[in-house]
Amino acid sequence: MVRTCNDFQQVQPQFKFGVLALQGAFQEHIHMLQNISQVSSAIPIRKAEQLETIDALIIPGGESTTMALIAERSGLMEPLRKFVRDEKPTWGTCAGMILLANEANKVKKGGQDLIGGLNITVNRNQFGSQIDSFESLLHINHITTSSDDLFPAIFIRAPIISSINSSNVEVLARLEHDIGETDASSIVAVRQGSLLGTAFHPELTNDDRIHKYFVQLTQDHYNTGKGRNE
Ligand SMILES: NC(=O)CC[C@H](N)C(=O)O
Repeated sequence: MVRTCNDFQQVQPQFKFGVLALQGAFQEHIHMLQNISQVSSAIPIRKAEQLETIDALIIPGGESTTMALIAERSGLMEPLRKFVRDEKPTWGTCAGMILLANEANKVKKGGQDLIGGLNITVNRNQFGSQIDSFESLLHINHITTSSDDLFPAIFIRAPIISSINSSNVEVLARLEHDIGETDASSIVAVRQGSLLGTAFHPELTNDDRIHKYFVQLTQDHYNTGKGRNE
């Protein structure tokens, strides 16, 4: 039988998403994902075996030191590193982005366990205690198209990306204004292949454009022939 374009549109793949649910703002991500059409399921991830059942993962905001500690104790740290090494789409928001970074500054004494994968250096708690949290409108590559549809980014004890350490890392967003001592144009969102990092919390807004972008990245990733969970 000859298949038409329409036939192919009808067999859109459905993807299984996981959100690391050890600590932090995981439920909000799950809700947002559940409302996106290509997402067949969005489940909380607490055990290594569950990672084998999903196509893509979000590591939420929270406290990166606590999350790393619980991940280590639950035997999840190494499986998480493998998930990222296997190039499965992974998005870290805030603390999640810190965990996905290859290097982090201002870490607590004795260092901090990271999952790694994103070839960036992050500064934890960049904005200090004086500016604990704030909201800022951002231009985001591939997501916003004009000054009328900027993304409302919520920063909570957020990191920034202090350096990009590979030409494979694309800068998606920078601060538009100085915030305290932190200069405008500091990098706050990046992409490296199917890894995504945002210093802010899109799951705490009503704007699901970055979630949809991540779902699209996942779809593009598996459309290039990478094996997925049926
Ligand atoms: N909102 C957040 O995820 C805060 C991140 C936190 N300051 C950390 O270092 O892990």
